[in-house]
Amino acid sequence: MDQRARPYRSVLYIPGSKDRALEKARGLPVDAIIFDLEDAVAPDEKVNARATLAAALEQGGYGNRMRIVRINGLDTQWGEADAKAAASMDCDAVLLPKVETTAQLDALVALIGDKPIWSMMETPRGMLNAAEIAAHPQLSGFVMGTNDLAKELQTRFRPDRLPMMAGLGLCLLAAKAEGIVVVDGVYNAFKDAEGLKVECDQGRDMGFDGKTLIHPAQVDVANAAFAPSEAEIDLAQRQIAAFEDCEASGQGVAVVDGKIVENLHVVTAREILAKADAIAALEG
Ligand SMILES: CC(C)(COP(=O)(O)OP(=O)(O)OC[C@H]1O[C@@H](n2cnc3c(N)ncnc32)[C@H](O)[C@@H]1OP(=O)(O)O)[C@@H](O)C(=O)NCCC(=O)NCCSC(=O)C[C@H](O)C(=O)O
Ligand SMILES: [Mg+2]
Repeated sequence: MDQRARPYRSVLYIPGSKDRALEKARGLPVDAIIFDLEDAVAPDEKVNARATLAAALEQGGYGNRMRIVRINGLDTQWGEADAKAAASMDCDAVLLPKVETTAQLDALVALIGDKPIWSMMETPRGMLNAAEIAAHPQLSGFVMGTNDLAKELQTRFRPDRLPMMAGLGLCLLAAKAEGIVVVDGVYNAFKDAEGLKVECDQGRDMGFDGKTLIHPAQVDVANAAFAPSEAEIDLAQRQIAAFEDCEASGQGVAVVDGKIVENLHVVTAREILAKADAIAALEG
């Protein structure tokens, strides 16, 4: 699949130590999986989790899903061995937690070679350096770590996420400027589908490509929220058709449903249709 068109509506964390969850994910309709060696794995299980995960990836069965391995930080006792192990795992990218500088990404590259890298954005310093981090030549995506961010900011969790908006916004700007993927943080209350939908809709409106998830029950909500709706697809088709008619008659502006449609709106309309096609291709 063309990496630029790949959907990232649902990005599920799976503890690398849990055989049952590693098996379950083979049948879940997620766009991407983060196989976790960091916070979802207890210290006593970290070394075994590396081998468990390598075996699960070697066995395969994850289909078209993007497979990302999150290692422990390189300043921890597990990080370097995780990175070396991940370099030879059958995965698509390696995700480094708590990235604050491009030097940390260079250190990862020195250990794993040319595999694509992703960056967890979850500290104030990381967010202040987001523009430089996003521009790293081997970086393909940002994952927001809103639990760590809340801890660092000493904020309370609020449904509107107001205390996080500056950090989320800086990372969105940096990711969009560099054309890399940017995926929103997790919603901890995994049995609260209504609250998850509100947060997914907010993330979608802000421009995130998708949401990180912690439980299979969250997948359908995220897939629906980050996919173009039937109404959006219908509007995009009508905007393109109306603009082409206008162009043919020598005019530069069309009107659809009482709103102007110019060249730039047609670009957005084509992106919506391309995303719908990419989702259909992934699901097919
Ligand atoms: C939260 C959980 C501990 C709940 O697990 P459990 O009690 O097993 O839930 P259920 O009994 O409801 O599970 C039903 C079935 O689904 C499987 N399952 C559960 N979770 C997952 C999963 N994440 N991926 C795949 N499959 C999963 C169970 O095995 C059951 O299967 P079956 O027996 O066949 O019915 C658990 O969901 C969990 O551990 N979730 C992941 C937590 C995690 O990854 N945390 C770290 C990431 S969050 C983070 O760190 C973000 C960032 O860094 C930040 O700072 O914000
Ligand atoms: Mg974190």
